[in-house]
Parts: sequence; structure tokens; C-alpha cells
Amino acid sequence: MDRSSGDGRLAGETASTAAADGLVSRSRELEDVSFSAILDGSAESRVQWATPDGLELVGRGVAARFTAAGPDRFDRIRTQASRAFDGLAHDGPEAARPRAVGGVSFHDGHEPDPPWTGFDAASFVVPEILVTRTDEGTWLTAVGPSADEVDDRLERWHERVQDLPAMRPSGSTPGVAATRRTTSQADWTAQVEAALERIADGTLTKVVLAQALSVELEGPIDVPATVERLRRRYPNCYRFLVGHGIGGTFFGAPPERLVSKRGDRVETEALAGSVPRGETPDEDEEHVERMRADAKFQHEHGLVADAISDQLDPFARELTVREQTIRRLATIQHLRTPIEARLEGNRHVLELVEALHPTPAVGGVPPDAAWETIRETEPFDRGWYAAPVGWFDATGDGEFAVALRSGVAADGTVTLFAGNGIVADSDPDEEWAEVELKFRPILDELR
Ligand SMILES: C=C(O[C@@H]1C=C(C(=O)O)C=C[C@H]1O)C(=O)O
Repeated sequence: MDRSSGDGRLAGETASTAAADGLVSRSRELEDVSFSAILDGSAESRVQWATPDGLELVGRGVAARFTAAGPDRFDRIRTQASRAFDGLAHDGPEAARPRAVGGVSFHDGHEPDPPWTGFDAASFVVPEILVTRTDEGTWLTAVGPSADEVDDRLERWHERVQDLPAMRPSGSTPGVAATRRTTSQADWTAQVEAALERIADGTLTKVVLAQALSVELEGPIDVPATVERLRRRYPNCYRFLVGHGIGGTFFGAPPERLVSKRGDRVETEALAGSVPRGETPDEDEEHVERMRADAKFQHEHGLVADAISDQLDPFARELTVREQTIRRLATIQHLRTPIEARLEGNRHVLELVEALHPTPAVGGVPPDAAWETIRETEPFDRGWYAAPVGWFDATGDGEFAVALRSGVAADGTVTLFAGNGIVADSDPDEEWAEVELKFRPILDELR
């Protein structure tokens, strides 16, 4: 089914004017401001995106919206975006330029059923109010169809933001009333064993199987405050929040970059292979050494690094696979291989996203057999879990993370998702334990 809104215009939105006349945007520098306070309590569209090393964005409202479904969803988003961005007049520093923020579902056939109400198979907004923080400063940007409207909005929001606290208490956790798993440990063992049989008979080399954990909350959740707490605990992770004004709010702190593109420079990474943290630095190292020396971990990781290199190669005039390193997080450690490229010709970051997603860090090898196994095995919809989430701009630059260590908050429940790569010699009990570790980042902030 094709639920694309065609040209991305929704009734009553400024996007229609924008598409006709081009977007206008204007920025103003700000003293520092609490990002979670800007998003606080908003019933309208709200987005947040932050990299571990600098850029932070929060946005509210909709200056333009792009949505699409089906196998050509990425092309459709690009077409809608180029129409809206065509003739864009931005008065302000480059860092504070308008950006489209959003993401896509894991699979292009996704239907937005609960808990994913409001989450199309691809959906991006150019917020009408955007706050951008980089190493160089913080700016407020207003975006809209006309200079008058934008000036007005900038003025109103500047006053409003001045009144917000620079630091906001990180709030109390909502508390957990009950948890419910979609997959019992016995079911999980059976699922992993069935996947191992497919691997043994040669139809499959690797598949990432996931579980959902539905967490019923005791009290209301303040998602922006939860994301702020995740920043403190996971400073070297991405952070994101996406709410469409209807349905739930998807948020998380993923460790994994899918791709970033700036001009002709592309950076991505293979992140696969997981062991726990130790109680001491020595124990941390023991886990890491075990993972580094283990043929199963190296095979699992190598599949991801090779697939990413192969997918990127046709776009690249230069491709560099760096030395394997370790990504150490508060609760878990991963094998990581940074991969960089210089692009041949002019490309949009969404072309790279489309080529790379899903990497075998979240899908498998070969991709079709892996998806078939996922669809037949997992008793829930992945929705936007393990899918690209990020931003792009008018020139086609942008950055996307893989939406891991994430959950969707809707109707007093947060549904969490976590998975792990299964290859020959995987042990169901060890895989179960690693999935548990991956639920922890969000679960710890709810308790
Ligand atoms: C699938 C997840 O994580 C991915 C799978 C990993 C693995 O199999 O070891 C490690 C990091 C991620 O690429 C998840 O966090 O849910």
C-alpha cells in the first residue's frame, strides 16, 4: 500500500505555501538554554537529535513535512524535500540552517499500528522553531513561508526561550509498574536454534533477532528529561527523540552511526559483537580480549564491515577501513571498525542511507534471507527500531544513527527493543544475556 502524501503537504500546514514560494528562515544567537525545557510538554511535532561530539538540535512545529511509504520511499522524500528547500532563503550562520529531522521504519512495508501510531515508513519535518548548538554557539532559527511570519515567530520564541531555565532538573523517573516480554527465554532458545539450522543448511549466514519489552509505567514519563538523563549516562552515544503530535514519542541513545556526509566526505562504522562491562578495568579488558580473540565474534563483526564496504564502494573514489577498536559504554562493550570514504560525484545522504540500511549489524547476511527469518520469527513489529534516524539539509548533507537502545512511549507504556546477531556457534543463553544488557539503558531510566 502506498500511503505517501505525494507532495508532502498536509492540510492546514505551512508546507503548502513553502512548496510554492520557498522557505524563509532567520536565526538569532542565544545564551545557552535547556534543550529539554524547549521540548517540555509539547503536544505538537517535536524532534531532538544530538551527536556525541557536538551538534545538538531540537525542533518544534512543522514548516514542512515529508512522508512516504513503499520501496521508493527514499526517492519520494528527496523529491518532496528538494521542492520545499528549493529557493530557501536563510539569514543566519550555516550551523543554524534549517534541517529536516526524522527517520524511517526498519522495513518499507511498515504499517503505523500501535505503538507506532503516527510513525510512517518514512517521515521528516523541517521544524518551524529550531535550536542548534555546536562548539561555536547556540542559535534559535525560525522557518516559515514568509519573512513576516518568520520574524514574528523568531521574536515570540526568543522571548519565550529567555524565560526558560538554562538548566532544568532532570526530573524523577516514571517508575515501572510491570514488564511484559514478547519472547520467553524458552521461545528465544527455540528461535535461535531455528536460525542456527538455517545457518547450518547454508540458506543464512547471519541474522539479528530482536525482542520487545513492554514496560507499563507507574506515573507519567517526561521523555525530554529521560533523554537528558541518557546524555549523562551515555555521553559517547547519539540521542534522539521524535514525536509527531499524534501517537507516541520514539527516543533513545544509540551507540551506532549509520552514516554522516559532509560535502564529499562520508563516515560510517561497523559496530557488532557485544560483551558486558567488568567490575574493574582489568575485568573490562578480559571481556574485550576474549571478544577480540574469538573467531565467532570476529566472523560476526567481519560480515558487517565487509557488507558496509561493499555497499559504499560504488559511491566512493576512495574507501578506507580503519583499524578495529572498542566502543565502551556504561553497560556494554562492542567491536567497532570505522569506515571512511570520499564520494565520487554529488550524492544525497539519503542515497547512502538507502544503500546501507539495514547493515548486517541489525539485519543479516544475505539480506533477503535475513529479513524473511526476522519476519517469520519476531512476534512484533520493529517499527522504527534499528532503522535510520537523523537529519539532512538543503544540500543533501546529513547524519544518521541506527535507532538502537530505544523505546517508544505511548499511553502509559514504553515498548523497548533490543536484538543480537546470530551466527554459527551462537549460544542462545549468551545471546539472551546480551539482549538483556541492551534493554538496560532505557529501562534503568524508567525505574
Ligand atoms: C541490535 C542491536 O545492536 C546491534 C547488534 C550488536 C551485536 O550483535 O553484537 C551490537 C551492536 C549493534 O550493532 C541492539 O542494540 O538492539
